[in-house]
Amino acid sequence: MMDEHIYDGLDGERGMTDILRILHLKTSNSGSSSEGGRGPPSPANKAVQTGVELVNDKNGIPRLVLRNNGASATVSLLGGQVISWKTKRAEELLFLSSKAIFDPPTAVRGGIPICFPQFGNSGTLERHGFARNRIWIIENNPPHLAGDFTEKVYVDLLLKPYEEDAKIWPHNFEFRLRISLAADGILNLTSRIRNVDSKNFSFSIAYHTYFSVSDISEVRVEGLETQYYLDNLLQRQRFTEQGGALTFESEVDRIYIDSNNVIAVMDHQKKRTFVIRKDAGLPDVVVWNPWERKSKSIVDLGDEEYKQMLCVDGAAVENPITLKPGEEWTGRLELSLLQSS
Ligand SMILES: O=P(O)(O)OC[C@H]1O[C@@H](O)[C@H](O)[C@@H](O)[C@@H]1O
Repeated sequence: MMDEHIYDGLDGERGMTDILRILHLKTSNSGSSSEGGRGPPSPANKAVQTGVELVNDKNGIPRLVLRNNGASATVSLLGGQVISWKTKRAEELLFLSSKAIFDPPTAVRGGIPICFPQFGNSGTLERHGFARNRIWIIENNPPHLAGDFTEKVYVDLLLKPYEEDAKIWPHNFEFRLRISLAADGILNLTSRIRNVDSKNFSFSIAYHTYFSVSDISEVRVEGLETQYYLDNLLQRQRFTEQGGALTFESEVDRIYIDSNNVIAVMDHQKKRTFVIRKDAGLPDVVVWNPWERKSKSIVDLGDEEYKQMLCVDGAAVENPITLKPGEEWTGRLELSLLQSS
């Protein structure tokens, strides 16, 4: 069960300052520090439901650690963001910048930030929208979600608009995110976005997944051959991908439109392949690597770290999703790993 002691009162209607103040107040009343950081003392680790443990980061922001059969995933309530995913062999599969900042409203560089309700700079909001730098809450009893979760460890998160969001994006929504980890280590993210407003709204969304790779020069992406893409580096001009796998030797920033639903990221040096499966709710794929020059301008990314990361996002960005009052959209992403010996 969720920890009522820590989460009662976090109803998603408050401003960020209020929520952080409550979190800090409650966590500092709850026990002694376990990480010794500059934030308030962390409570002793707590089991919140089967296979899920609640811990605090050094700034007092709660994290959930999911464990299943030797695999694990860590989710920060800052951004509702998966920041670690490991297989039974305890290898880290997601890139997290050594300079990542866990201090809202900065978004965390790495893991799987959720870009919502805007992708990139294509609207009036800050880049990639506000969901990635808000504190989400744990939801105890979400509306029923179809699918087989009996063998899985999972957690349900919820984001509702903060007061300040309503000023810049005046639409009332409920964003539910289920993160599940199967016994074979497969990680699943299912988003449900509901219009609880009295008028239509439209949004874009991306699971901005930073894969950890040995060396970007050794990586190939398969599944995008012959697909259309918009090149963000060339004023979003439209191109067609050539026949071979996508490889990397300079900055890449593309949106593949209506792409295949199965994409493979092959890392020859590590002898492993990430398999990305997305459903019809996520028609597009974004591929991004900042390469050397841009990396140097990104304060929360090490100068050389572009070599160890590749973003491949399941997304719905080219044609925004429009919801009428009462309607709900669903988008599911599944990540798995194939390892050769
Ligand atoms: O630095 P941010 O806001 O996390 O964005 C990183 C990148 O995210 C990518 O998805 C975009 O296509 C890029 O244009 C952008 O630079």
